[in-house]
Amino acid sequence: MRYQTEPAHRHGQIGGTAIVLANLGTPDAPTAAAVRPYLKEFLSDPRVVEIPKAVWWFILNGVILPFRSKASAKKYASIWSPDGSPLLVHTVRQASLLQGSLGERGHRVKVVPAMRYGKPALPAVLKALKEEGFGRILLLPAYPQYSGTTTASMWDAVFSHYATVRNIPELRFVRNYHDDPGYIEALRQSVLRHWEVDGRGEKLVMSFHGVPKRTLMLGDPYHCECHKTARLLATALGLSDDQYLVTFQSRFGKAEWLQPYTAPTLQRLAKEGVKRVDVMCPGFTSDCLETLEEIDMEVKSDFLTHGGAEYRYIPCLNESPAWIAALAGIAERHLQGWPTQEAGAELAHRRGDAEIGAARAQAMGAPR
Ligand SMILES: C=CC1=C(C)c2cc3[nH]c(cc4nc(cc5[nH]c(cc1n2)c(C)c5CCC(=O)O)C(CCC(=O)O)=C4C)c(C)c3C=C
Ligand SMILES: [Fe+2]
Ligand SMILES: [Fe+2]
Repeated sequence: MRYQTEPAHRHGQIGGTAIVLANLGTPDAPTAAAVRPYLKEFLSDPRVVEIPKAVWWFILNGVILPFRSKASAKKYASIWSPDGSPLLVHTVRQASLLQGSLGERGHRVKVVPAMRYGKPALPAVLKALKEEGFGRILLLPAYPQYSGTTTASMWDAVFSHYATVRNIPELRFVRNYHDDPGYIEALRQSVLRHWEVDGRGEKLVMSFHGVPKRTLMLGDPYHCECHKTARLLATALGLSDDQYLVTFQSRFGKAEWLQPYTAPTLQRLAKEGVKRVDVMCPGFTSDCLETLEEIDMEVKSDFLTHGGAEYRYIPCLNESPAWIAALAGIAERHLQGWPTQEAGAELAHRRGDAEIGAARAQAMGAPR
């Protein structure tokens, strides 16, 4: 059948509102066997790798997967926590804290974590929400900066899931929040806390995940949004232009990516005599492989072996109260008009649905 079987219609229930806190995804285990299918799903996404399908199939299956699965698994093993992949652990906790914070603000919503690649898979999460009867869904990406490679890819997955559904819930999408005052304030507080505890470096390096430079030339706003986040944070911290740098990390493949690259920039700083740096990753809202291994291990050791003396990594926002409050503020803005708060409005909605349910039952010849 072209469309999935609809769950039994429940009279008198339109269902509530759910927020899907969606992140990139991560393997199930730090082993080559688990990393391989995750990388395959990730790197087969045409939003992520824009090379003609047939050509890419040979490169991916013949070269990348056999080698990278093993190499990446080793890296994952170095950051794996007792509870699992840090990215998943943080996203699960954030979802639960966000639901609590919205509850304190009077919103009756369910918040669930989901992943674009790996598990909990976005389509499975959307399907479960439908079975539980949720009639309104807000998609909240864990990415503050919009990029076709991440945000739009998540939307693709949502659209293609609902292309198989007859009765689609009401949907809303958060596009970005790179300049949200709550997000910038959470970042500011995390830097200030770090300076208070560990002292202050000569430079603050803000390292964002890179994307191919070509995507910028073709109209992806990601680069500008990263720079805007950095500028707003620097202003909030009172930093002058020579006190901070914006760099791009995690280059993948041979093509040019957004510059300047993080690792060579830190090597240069060390060679130029900068002794002490603070490094943060404002585009990642949860610590993960790219921050814990690449930034806090690899790039750190680069800086130190090139003459640097102190390299301090500032953790991601993770479960910081200011970040959870910011997320609640962002969600609240996008929930406007949905009856999450007023008991009366919710009841009216349900009453309306009960009437529809009764009429439908009658039309289908069922006893009322
Ligand atoms: C924060 C935004 C991200 C953008 C933009 C992004 C683009 C992008 N990534 C790759 C390739 C890889 N990324 C990998 C891991 C990874 N990437 C992000 C975020 C963004 N990626 C996160 C949060 C993570 C960590 C996941 C985790 O499990 O902790 C990986 C896998 C790891 C590895 O093998 O190195 C790849 C590959 C491309 C090609 C791309 C843009 C085109
Ligand atoms: Fe990535
Ligand atoms: Fe730009």
